[in-house]
Amino acid sequence: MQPVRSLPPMTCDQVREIDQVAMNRYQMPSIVLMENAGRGAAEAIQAIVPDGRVVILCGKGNNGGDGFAIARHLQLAGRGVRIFAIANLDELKGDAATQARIAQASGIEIDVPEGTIDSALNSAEVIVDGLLGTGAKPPLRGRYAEWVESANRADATRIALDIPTGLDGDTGEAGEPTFCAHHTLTFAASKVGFAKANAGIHTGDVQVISIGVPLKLLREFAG
Ligand SMILES: NC(=O)C1=CN([C@@H]2O[C@H](COP(=O)(O)OP(=O)(O)OC[C@H]3O[C@@H](n4cnc5c(N)ncnc54)[C@H](O)[C@@H]3O)[C@@H](O)[C@H]2O)[C@@H](O)CC1
Ligand SMILES: [K+]
Repeated sequence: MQPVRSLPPMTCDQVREIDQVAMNRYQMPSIVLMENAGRGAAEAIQAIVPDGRVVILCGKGNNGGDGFAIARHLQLAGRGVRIFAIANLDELKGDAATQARIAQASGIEIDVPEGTIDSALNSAEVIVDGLLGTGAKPPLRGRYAEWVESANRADATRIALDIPTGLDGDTGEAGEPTFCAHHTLTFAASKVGFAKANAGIHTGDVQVISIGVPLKLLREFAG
């Protein structure tokens, strides 16, 4: 569902400002925004690849939080879901920690692997990139880079949440490595960088997912 189809592409800071205005002026708790993002993305994943096992890669921040929420909605839809998390759940904060605890209590398989994830990714139909979103500061560090390389080697449909990890959402520049998505499910508005440089190679098909902020707020930002 896209409440305002004409909402123009935004910078990462502008989308973060939309989130802040929704929370502060429209009294929307941030966990509600994340839940809407997660549910909307799960529905889109179901439409893109209706069957098969899904592996979700979750980073330490709220992009990872979206991933934990999506896992629960996909499990409800009858999908086999497994999460690989970059950090132990007790290292997560805020909404990401809340969504992770819900996923854990729901019985979703969550691993924090030390070694390679290649073989697990090879048995997945879908790999979801919930590693980094608008909070990313390039270049990719540690296991973030390793996992992006593993995902890009796998023979699965790759779906990025908000921004493919490694891609700059403002300039469209791709770092080395960058998650090479077949589909990008981006929240609230498309990002200006997606139309620049050769970003399309890494975003694949871009779909905007509503996070449920009011139409009035979206109109303020539509300019
Ligand atoms: N209320 C909100 O703010 C909403 C946020 N949402 C999601 O939250 C995302 C933004 O979340 P955050 O601000 O937590 O940021 P991210 O989840 O993008 O990343 C922040 C984390 O990544 C680490 N990091 C940053 N750059 C790195 C690098 N190059 N290598 C390794 N680690 C790195 C930081 O230390 C921090 O732990 C959005 O893209 C979207 O997916 C959605 O849930 C919608 C609502
Ligand atoms: K991502």
